[in-house]
Amino acid sequence: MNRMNIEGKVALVTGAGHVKGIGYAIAHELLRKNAKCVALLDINDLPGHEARDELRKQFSKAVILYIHCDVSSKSSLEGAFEKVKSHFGCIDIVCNNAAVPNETDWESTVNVNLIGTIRGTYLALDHMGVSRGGGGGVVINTSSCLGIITRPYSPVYGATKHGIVAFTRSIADNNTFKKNKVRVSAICPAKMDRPMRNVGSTMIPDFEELRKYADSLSSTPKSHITDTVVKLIENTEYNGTICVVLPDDPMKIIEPQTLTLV
Ligand SMILES: NC(=O)C1=CN([C@@H]2O[C@H](COP(=O)(O)OP(=O)(O)OC[C@H]3O[C@@H](n4cnc5c(N)ncnc54)[C@H](O)[C@@H]3O)[C@@H](O)[C@H]2O)C=CC1
Ligand SMILES: CCCCCC(=O)/C=C/C=C\C/C=C\C/C=C\CCCC(=O)O
Repeated sequence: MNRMNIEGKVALVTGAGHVKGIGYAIAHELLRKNAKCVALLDINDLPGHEARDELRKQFSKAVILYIHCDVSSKSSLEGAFEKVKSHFGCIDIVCNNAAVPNETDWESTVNVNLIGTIRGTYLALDHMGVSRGGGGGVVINTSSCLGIITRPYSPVYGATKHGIVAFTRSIADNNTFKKNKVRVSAICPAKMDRPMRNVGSTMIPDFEELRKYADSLSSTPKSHITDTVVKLIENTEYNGTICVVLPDDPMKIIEPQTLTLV
């Protein structure tokens, strides 16, 4: 197996501004594997600064930045990538992880989850692609098990997560690696031990039904997610790989649907 070493690498993680979140857990794991520089991007600055300070305490040799960034804003995301590049000199790993579960203001859910992930992936190609002067790298997009199956309670959230899976597969299949030496894969976590921020009845009209459904499920430990992210980064055979992360199976690879068109 060819390996990419995380040691000495520069990473950017969106939606990483809360110590209890998945983005933070990914950033923490990359630092544990001796990443040299990690940028945490988020819109919530107070917990974002706390997250940065906590990581600085634990990883004193690494350079850790918090950057205020709204992934749904083109200029904000472009500015954050520029800042990371100018500060660290390059970018090697991009994790597009920010998302909201808002079915009421559903346009914001499309803008943050799907458009933010697509733009984050294209910016990663701009900054890391060898055809554009970069050194290659890896993009990991955070989808969800609701990007593979459907449930009636959160149709727009589910649509954005299905969109992330489809986009990730297609872009990886589109000679992206041959042209740019950038691999793109996605993780699809099942229910986590901690719900997303602000998930509740103001965002999800059918929240009580969703809660009942959630209560019937086991929780997935965050360590499953971070282990899978590390494998997708380190093993260079993974590209366009879609992994569901389940409580009893941390890396269930989902093959694409087959349909012969005539
Ligand atoms: N918690 C769960 O049960 C599951 C979560 N996921 C996915 O995992 C990812 C992380 O979720 P969690 O850590 O659980 O939730 P979270 O709500 O703690 O994390 C999302 C982060 O994104 C940030 N964010 C929201 N809008 C943003 C914007 N416009 N620009 C930049 N940052 C923004 C939030 O401030 C927050 O820190 C999300 O993509 C979510 O859809 C997937 C499956 C299960
Ligand atoms: C749409 C809401 C967030 C979905 C998170 C996700 O991507 C996948 C979750 C999979 C199954 C569980 C479904 C929803 C869990 C959401 C909220 C539960 C809140 C109940 C609670 O724990 O208090």
